[in-house]
Amino acid sequence: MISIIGAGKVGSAIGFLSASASLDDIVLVNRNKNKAMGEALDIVNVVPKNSTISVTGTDDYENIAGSQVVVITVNAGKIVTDRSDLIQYNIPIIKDISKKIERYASNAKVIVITNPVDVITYCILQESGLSVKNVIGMGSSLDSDRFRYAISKTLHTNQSGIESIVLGEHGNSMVPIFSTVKLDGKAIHFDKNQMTDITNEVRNYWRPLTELKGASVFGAAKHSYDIIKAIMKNESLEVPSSVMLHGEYGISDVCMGVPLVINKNGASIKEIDLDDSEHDMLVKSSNVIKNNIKKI
Ligand SMILES: NC(=O)c1ccc[n+]([C@@H]2O[C@H](COP(=O)([O-])OP(=O)(O)OC[C@H]3O[C@@H](n4cnc5c(N)ncnc54)[C@H](O)[C@@H]3O)[C@@H](O)[C@H]2O)c1
Repeated sequence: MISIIGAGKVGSAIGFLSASASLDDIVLVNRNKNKAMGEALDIVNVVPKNSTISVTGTDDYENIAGSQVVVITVNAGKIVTDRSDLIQYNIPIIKDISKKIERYASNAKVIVITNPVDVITYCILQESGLSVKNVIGMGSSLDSDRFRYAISKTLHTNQSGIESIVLGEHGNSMVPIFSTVKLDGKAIHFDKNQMTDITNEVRNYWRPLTELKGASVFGAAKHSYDIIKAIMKNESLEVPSSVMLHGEYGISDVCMGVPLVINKNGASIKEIDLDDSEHDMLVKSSNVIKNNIKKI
């Protein structure tokens, strides 16, 4: 069973993708019960003909009992300057939901989408007492695809064949890792101006999205779905996502995006080689998140 807490734009899109792939029974939880029930009524029509899964909407957390995956997509407040604007609105909600997860679904894998995702992932771990490998914040994999798109435009090529990862905060201090970028398996050299321009574009991708659309929905939902599917189907998905660090990359006591392998047992961290300047930027990014964690 997959429970999605927050049946808003991203939560319902994740429900749509999961139901159309018949991943498992889906429970949508929203503080507004009618909204959850309405989304469920719509989503249930995409369930394939040979599938036995159910799709339900509720405001009652007892219904998440027995979930293999709990997805957090609740939100209150608006991003004005950066994602950390949401701390004051989302932390009280998240503290409450963490207790409910601890009570009803303490063995679930928790996928966090709510922003600021690194801070929220840390908060859920603190408040719920869940195991570190079971709480994963989605953000860096979406940033990595934004990086891929920006590289494709710079190189005047399509996105296919480009390998690219972004690590660190899902926020303004994120670190595009240029040293590992490959096109068709071959390393690519970028000059300083290209790196500056691409980094700015990736870090600020949310701004035109906010102006033109409101926020990411499909990108966020697809990357979340990939993680849910890897857990439900026990695939070994290699993506960067936010987890608690205990000395990996020389960094501790913070959640941030690092390369992971994700399967039915949750997340395990993969350490990759970075050049010195990338490592310095990653440490700086971890300090930005740590300063925001102090606010919770
Ligand atoms: N990590 C990422 O890469 C990424 C990408 C896109 C969006 N996001 C974040 O995902 C979150 C959701 O975005 P959205 O566009 O779907 O927002 P939304 O406003 O459309 O949906 C949020 C839903 O949460 C519900 N809600 C609020 N408090 C609740 C509670 N206590 N219990 C149950 N439901 C509650 C609201 O009623 C609403 O339906 C935001 O924080 C957004 O910034 C993250």
